[in-house]
Amino acid sequence: MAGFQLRRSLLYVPGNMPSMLQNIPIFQCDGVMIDLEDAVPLSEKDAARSLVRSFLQTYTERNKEVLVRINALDTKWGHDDLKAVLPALPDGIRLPKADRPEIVETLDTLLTEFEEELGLEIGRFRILPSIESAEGVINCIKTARSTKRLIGLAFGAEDYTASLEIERTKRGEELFAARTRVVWACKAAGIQAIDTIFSDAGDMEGLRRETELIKTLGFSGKSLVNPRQIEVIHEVFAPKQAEVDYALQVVEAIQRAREMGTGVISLGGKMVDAPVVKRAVRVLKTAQAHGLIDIELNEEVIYGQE
Ligand SMILES: CC(C)(COP(=O)(O)OP(=O)(O)OC[C@H]1O[C@@H](n2cnc3c(N)ncnc32)[C@H](O)[C@@H]1OP(=O)(O)O)[C@@H](O)C(=O)NCCC(=O)NCCSC(=O)C[C@@](O)(CC(=O)O)C(=O)O
Ligand SMILES: [Mg+2]
Repeated sequence: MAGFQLRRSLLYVPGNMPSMLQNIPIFQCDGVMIDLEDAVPLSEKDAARSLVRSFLQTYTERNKEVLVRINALDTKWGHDDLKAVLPALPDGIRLPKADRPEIVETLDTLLTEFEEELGLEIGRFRILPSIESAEGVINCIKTARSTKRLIGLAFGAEDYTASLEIERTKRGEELFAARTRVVWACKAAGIQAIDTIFSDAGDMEGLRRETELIKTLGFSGKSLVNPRQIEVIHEVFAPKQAEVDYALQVVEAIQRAREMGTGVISLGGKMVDAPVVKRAVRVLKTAQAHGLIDIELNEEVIYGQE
């Protein structure tokens, strides 16, 4: 968890829309995913690829993480997408339809070849695979361990519900099992879990409810379709002052407990022990990443390993 990167908000920007691309530097999201896949009509695939390459070449003062969503590698566009955009140095590739770990491994090999050709450090380009089918969900535990390049796994509910031949609802009961499995896969592999888009860009309350839910499940952030969604996501993911205050009290209490020669202590009647401390440290690190506090967190002391 040390030095973890915030990925609360990853905004899709259609790769065929110059007016949208040009605003990327001013968006306040943690990252963008410039899309060459489903947002781009078939007739514009070639033009979009060139446009994205030119945009990346001019966007030299990068102020957020930049991924490009390529077309799947088994389509006629996927390889050309890589060839066009990698020399313009995105941070990584969002890989759609990662149904099996072998699909990610193939991309891993291709990225290594490009890095060698471009004289770049091996591993420079990261991968964020999309888990967006029944097969993808079944295999995601292995996919999460398929290469060291992984930022995390991203869930894609639109394609997932299509693959299940069901409708997507705003309540999301139909997504619960898949979301949970994606989070397990990511946590076990030590990578981030990124939730799917909320497609109704006009429903901020619905977006807030869904974001609260997926935060509770363990996701680190969401894919977004509209810049207006960024603020709500950041509000939900920001630790609340009461959580930060309680976390500080927990850390203080456990240190008092250790001085007393015990690993467990009562704080306002509630038990504080090792897992409670772990969660408190996570809250404090998140608060630090949000710039809400500035304290020195000596984990060896907190965990009693000095
Ligand atoms: C949703 C909507 C149509 C709403 O239109 P609206 O007209 O109501 O938008 P407005 O709010 O009125 O726009 C106000 C101003 O913001 C500008 N603006 C809007 N959106 C912007 C943006 N994204 N980037 C930069 N600029 C933007 C706009 O140009 C305007 O600028 P200006 O004219 O200057 O004022 C629009 O946002 C949009 O097209 N979004 C991108 C859709 C997209 O990329 N889909 C593919 C990725 S999902 C997928 O594939 C499924 C998945 O794979 C996903 C998974 O992985 O989870 C799965 O399977 O689940
Ligand atoms: Mg999709």
